[in-house]
Amino acid sequence: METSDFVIGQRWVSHSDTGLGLGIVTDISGRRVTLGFPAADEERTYAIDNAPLSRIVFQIGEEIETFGGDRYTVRAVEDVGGVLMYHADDGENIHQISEVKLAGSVNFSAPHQRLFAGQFDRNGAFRLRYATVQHQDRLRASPAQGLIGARTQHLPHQIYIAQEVARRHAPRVLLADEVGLGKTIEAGLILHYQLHTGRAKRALIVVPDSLIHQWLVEMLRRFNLRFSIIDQERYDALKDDEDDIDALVNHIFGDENSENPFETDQLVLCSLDFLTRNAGAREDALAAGWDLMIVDEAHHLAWAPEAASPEYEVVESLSARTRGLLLLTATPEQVGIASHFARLRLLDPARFHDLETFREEEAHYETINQVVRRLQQDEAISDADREALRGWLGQELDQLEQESDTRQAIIDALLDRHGTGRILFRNTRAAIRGFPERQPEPVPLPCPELYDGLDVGLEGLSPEHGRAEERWLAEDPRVAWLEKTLLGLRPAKVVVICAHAETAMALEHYLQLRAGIRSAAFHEHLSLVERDRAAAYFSDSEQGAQALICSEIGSEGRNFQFAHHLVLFDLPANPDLLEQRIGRLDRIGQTDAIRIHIPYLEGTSQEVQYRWFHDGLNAFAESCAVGVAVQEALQERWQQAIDGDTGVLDELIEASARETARLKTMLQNGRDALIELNSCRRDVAEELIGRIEEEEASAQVRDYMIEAFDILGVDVEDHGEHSDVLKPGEHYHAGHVTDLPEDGLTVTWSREQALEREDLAFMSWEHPMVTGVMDSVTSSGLGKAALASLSVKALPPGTLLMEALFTVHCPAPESLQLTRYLPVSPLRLLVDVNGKELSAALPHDRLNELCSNIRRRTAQAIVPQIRPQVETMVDHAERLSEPHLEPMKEKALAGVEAVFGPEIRRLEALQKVNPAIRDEEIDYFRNQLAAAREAVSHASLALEGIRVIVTA
Ligand SMILES: Nc1ncnc2c1ncn2[C@@H]1O[C@H](COP(=O)(O)OP(=O)(O)OP(=O)(O)O)[C@@H](O)[C@H]1O
Repeated sequence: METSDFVIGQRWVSHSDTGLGLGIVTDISGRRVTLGFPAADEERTYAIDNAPLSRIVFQIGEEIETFGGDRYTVRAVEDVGGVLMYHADDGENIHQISEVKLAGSVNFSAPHQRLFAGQFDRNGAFRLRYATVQHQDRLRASPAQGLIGARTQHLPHQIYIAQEVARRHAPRVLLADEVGLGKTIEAGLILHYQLHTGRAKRALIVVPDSLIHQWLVEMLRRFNLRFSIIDQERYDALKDDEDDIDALVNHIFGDENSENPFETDQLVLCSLDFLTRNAGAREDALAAGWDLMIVDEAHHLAWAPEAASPEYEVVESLSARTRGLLLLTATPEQVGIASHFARLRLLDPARFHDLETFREEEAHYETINQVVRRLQQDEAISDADREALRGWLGQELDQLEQESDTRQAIIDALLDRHGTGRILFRNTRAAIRGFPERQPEPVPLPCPELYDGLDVGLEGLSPEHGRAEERWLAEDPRVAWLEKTLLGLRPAKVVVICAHAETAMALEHYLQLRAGIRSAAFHEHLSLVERDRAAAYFSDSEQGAQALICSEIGSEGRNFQFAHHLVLFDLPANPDLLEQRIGRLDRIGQTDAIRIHIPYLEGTSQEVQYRWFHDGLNAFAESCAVGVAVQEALQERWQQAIDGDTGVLDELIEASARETARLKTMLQNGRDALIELNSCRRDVAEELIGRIEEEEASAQVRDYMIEAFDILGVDVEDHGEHSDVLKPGEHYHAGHVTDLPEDGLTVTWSREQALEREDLAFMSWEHPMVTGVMDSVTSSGLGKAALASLSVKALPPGTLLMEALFTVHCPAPESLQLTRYLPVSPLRLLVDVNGKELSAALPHDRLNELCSNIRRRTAQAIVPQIRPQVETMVDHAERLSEPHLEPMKEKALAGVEAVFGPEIRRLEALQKVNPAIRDEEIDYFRNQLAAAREAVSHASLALEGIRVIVTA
């Protein structure tokens, strides 16, 4: 190195100690040079002849940072008396920045710059970088993307809904599967997909109080999504915190509106009740802004043309400001068709503006459905049918008739284009099959004197309500029967449900204290923590409670499928509430027949209700979706019977049975059948499940992570089949591997095992630790530059080769998230100093086998000597890469067109016949396509990594 190389003010790095950062020449005297290293607050003096220093020159297009923290992009470099002046741009203007002003810490982005600055890694880090880019590219293009990471069984009806809805821009749908078929899981899959692919960032889940914890746990254990609960206490605490410090800061900086507890996290869970009661919280939730909102048990959102409920109004205001909306309810018509319509109106106010029109449309589906059925069953299509089809499909019919599977093509088109199919999904037990039997066991009991005069009407359904506790506990025969039954069933777990919290509390006290039966109460007067404690106590298989005594509201939506006995201590008036009750046990995961014990008091409205449910609706043994409609149709007679006019009972039951059968057939033929067909297209679901399983079956994720752990200092201990224990090792890089507890983490790589063993973390390509490692490898400098040695007879010692990895860079606003549509495989080149391209002769994997590491000290000595050759090879690689750009751009463009083109055409065609398609949805895709085309036209190849190979 020449003395003249050094000038005061120049920036150099020490490649023997890269941790010092970017040094600045402060003194040159005799044969010695002194540098200050501001980042390390050190000064060092070197002999000029053998100083381990490399001159740092930022290249055009690279980012520089000043010691004030400002960032610029280099546009030109000028040498002013040996000190560099960067002409750099801050996005608006060009500034002149002397290298003297550069920050003391430095992270070079160009791989060769890193190499020259001594910021190079071992061979394995380059391998990891290469593998990361390739996996990311493959995964982005995979149809399984976004659906791999959930700890769930692959159930076709859920996977179908997830892929159908999740890919939409700002999905707005009603998930209305029957009770216990997994709507929470469907919503979770959609949310996970949207977050994973960057379609959504902020999500709000609104649920009844009693389900807060269950949602929190389900989102975390099944999807690794960590939600923050905002309840009154936390809300007040966050507001209080803000009052002290932030308010002052906000005041000083004039930001009066930033004290919003809903903005403290991206994923927030809160209760509908809390938002309804607290106007301030509601305002804050509204102001915070969300990409996706999920509302569970949406049947609580009652609405009538003359007045909406406060709950409805809360969700309405939030939904108007939130792009995506998922409403969940198993019983969409629980409070009548008007509320059902109103929920659809929340999803799409433009489309569902008039209740009467909606009623008429509903009637029209039956005709469509009959034609669909005939098409499905390969029956002959009459001229009238053809006429009808032409009416619905117009000229497209001719086109569809050219398809190889004409009937299916017509069915698909009809399903797509008509009715609520696109925004309403409903799967039924009948369609899914495989659910265990429900066995009703009625227990008639004599009505005690105590209830004289209270035994009819709605009051008669729960006559104990409001009576002196001591008395009814002693005299109501249901109590003694319950005690005896629980003792007889011991140790089997039993869920007991009654209408009122007070009844539940009294029963629980009685059973616990007087009968010595381990039990817990579960109702709306308990705090959330108490409720969760009760549920946990009940679910504990060894030490837990035998009986859980629940009130109606308390138990809604809860998972108790590990129990096989249900006691209906009383019966609800509404058939949907009965279905909700049975649904606590009749859920996915229930393994045995469910025994439904129904004690009722003879000669009271309880008996009427029992007989009506059992003989009129058959609602105990089978899920009855039409119960509410039957009740509405026969309201008067039902009320008469409940009020004690037993003369009408037989007639009511007969009429109810007839009406149930009629409505079931109508639904079968009409709207529901269409919705059902649209809610799960098995072939599509099964193909996708096949792809997901293929992705999972390959051992690639484990191989990849084991290599990553090796480089990132995580120790891996074998823990039996499919399972390992991960622990921070000696050289643990906490920055790259997040969330690894100090005492380790036991993981499984198998979905089956993950489903059985909830204590193991399920590692998939979409586990946050895996995505975190991949993101951190690509966004950091790890493996960008590496040095390796190679020993092959064919090449003389001292020969240099360079393996270069290029990726396509598209300058596009982050918000467009274009990378997910631009899966372009990275380009690999292998060059020698003469510019010969050898990648075919020595593929990456082969090179990995042949290469070995060079000791760091030796490498540091070699780098300055080979710098000119490396620069030449970088030039060669860049020149050789140029011809690849156009074909890569074409491929990217084809990829983008393949994603958006058909989607836009499909939506455009659909919109002509189905007003459920919003303009905004199509515009979103059109804008994405235009932006993607624009971005691709400016795409360039960027050197992502180099491995310099020295033959030995
Ligand atoms: N794919 C799946 N893999 C594993 N477990 C599942 C799956 N789908 C659902 N479950 C389990 O089945 C039960 C019912 O699911 P979930 O709570 O999502 O149903 P739901 O339709 O929301 O019920 P409800 O109508 O009562 O609100 C839960 O315990 C859930 O964890």
